[in-house]
Amino acid sequence: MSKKKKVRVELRKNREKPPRENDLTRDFAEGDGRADDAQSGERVRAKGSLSRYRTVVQTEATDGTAMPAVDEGECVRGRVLRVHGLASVVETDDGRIFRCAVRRLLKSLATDERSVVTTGDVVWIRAARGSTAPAPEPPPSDEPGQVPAVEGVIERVEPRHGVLTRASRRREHVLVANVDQLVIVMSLVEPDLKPHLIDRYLAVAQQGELKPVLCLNKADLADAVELQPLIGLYSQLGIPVFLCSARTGYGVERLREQLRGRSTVFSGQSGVGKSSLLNAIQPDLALAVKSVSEVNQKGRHTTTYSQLIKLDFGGWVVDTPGVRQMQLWDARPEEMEGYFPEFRPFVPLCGFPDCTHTHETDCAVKDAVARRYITSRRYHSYLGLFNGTAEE
Ligand SMILES: Nc1nc2c(ncn2[C@@H]2O[C@H](COP(=O)(O)OP(=O)(O)OP(=O)(O)O)[C@@H](O)[C@H]2O)c(=O)[nH]1
Ligand SMILES: [Zn+2]
Repeated sequence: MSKKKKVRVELRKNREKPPRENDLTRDFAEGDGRADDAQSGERVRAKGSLSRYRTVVQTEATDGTAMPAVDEGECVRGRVLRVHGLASVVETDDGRIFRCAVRRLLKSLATDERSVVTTGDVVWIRAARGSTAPAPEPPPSDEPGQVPAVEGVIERVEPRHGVLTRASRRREHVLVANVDQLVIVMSLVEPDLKPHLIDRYLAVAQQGELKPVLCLNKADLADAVELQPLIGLYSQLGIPVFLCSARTGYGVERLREQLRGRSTVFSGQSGVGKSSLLNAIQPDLALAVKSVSEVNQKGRHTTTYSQLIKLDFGGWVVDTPGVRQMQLWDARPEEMEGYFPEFRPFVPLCGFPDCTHTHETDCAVKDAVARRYITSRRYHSYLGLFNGTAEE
């Protein structure tokens, strides 16, 4: 028989953060479909023909540590649809659904076990003995407790890009990986709009290299006229703003177009209507939605886990549980001014080159706030992030 030759293929390492540009519009520019590249494996550069050779893939872990090589002959590639405790539900490229444990070695390599594998990860799995050639499974149930019976082991996690990460109990929690854009969902009322939370999300999006999109839901319940300055502000910053009502369908078509062909994560407080919007966008999703009486019971979340969903019209979306707070992970105070692009023209004019724009007297940023070139609300969001205090 023909001798099988081993070919090493290199996966591109974790992307370096690009230098910040001077123009916010460019900062928040269109996604470039990187998630699709990762999924189709275009990042793999191989010497020789992959079809003829057995391939050993070696790369780095999501946090830069060395990752074990996997034998492609024995492993299949897939994407994590959701994680339930120790089990991850993975859809392989050929459409099979596996319930997977994580290889112990991966856990020991990771800096935080909570984020070893997360929703949206591209992984290589090995089918457990006795389930090497399972028949295609029906789509997984939406019930959190129900996971497919076909077993596998996650052998490797590909480097991530486009992540939604937050700090949770002083540890990094990667909520979702490999998405292009973040839809920040806010409701005009019930619960009330929280502009400071929007600013926090915008910082999180830039940190995770996600294109931010702002969706203001429940437009049927409130008059949006007073919101025009806020909508104008974010539009000027280059962020697409959608005024929507999941109930009446207002604005839903535009939002659907924004999702088409992209990988998107929806995030926002509990009860703002994330699942309702997704149901309006694609009715057969039938995601669980809180009843009105439950909405008033604080602390109850209808969506309890993040799940990756394929959209009929092209693209992927992740519905996530509501968050109460969005604390940035691993961000130094001096980084924060970079998340406020409207500060940029003024920063070089500050009296001290290392001005923090907080207590300094000769500060052009504070001056610009006084002259209303920068809104005081955005400036207060900056102070909240700089001081590491929770959003109001
Ligand atoms: N009037 C009105 N109610 C809405 C709208 N969108 C959602 N709701 C209601 O708001 C409540 C919460 O909606 P969900 O879709 O469960 O909110 P969620 O953001 O997914 O909540 P979690 O899963 O807990 O994070 C439900 O009672 C919905 O019927 C809307 O556009 N208008
Ligand atoms: Zn300053």
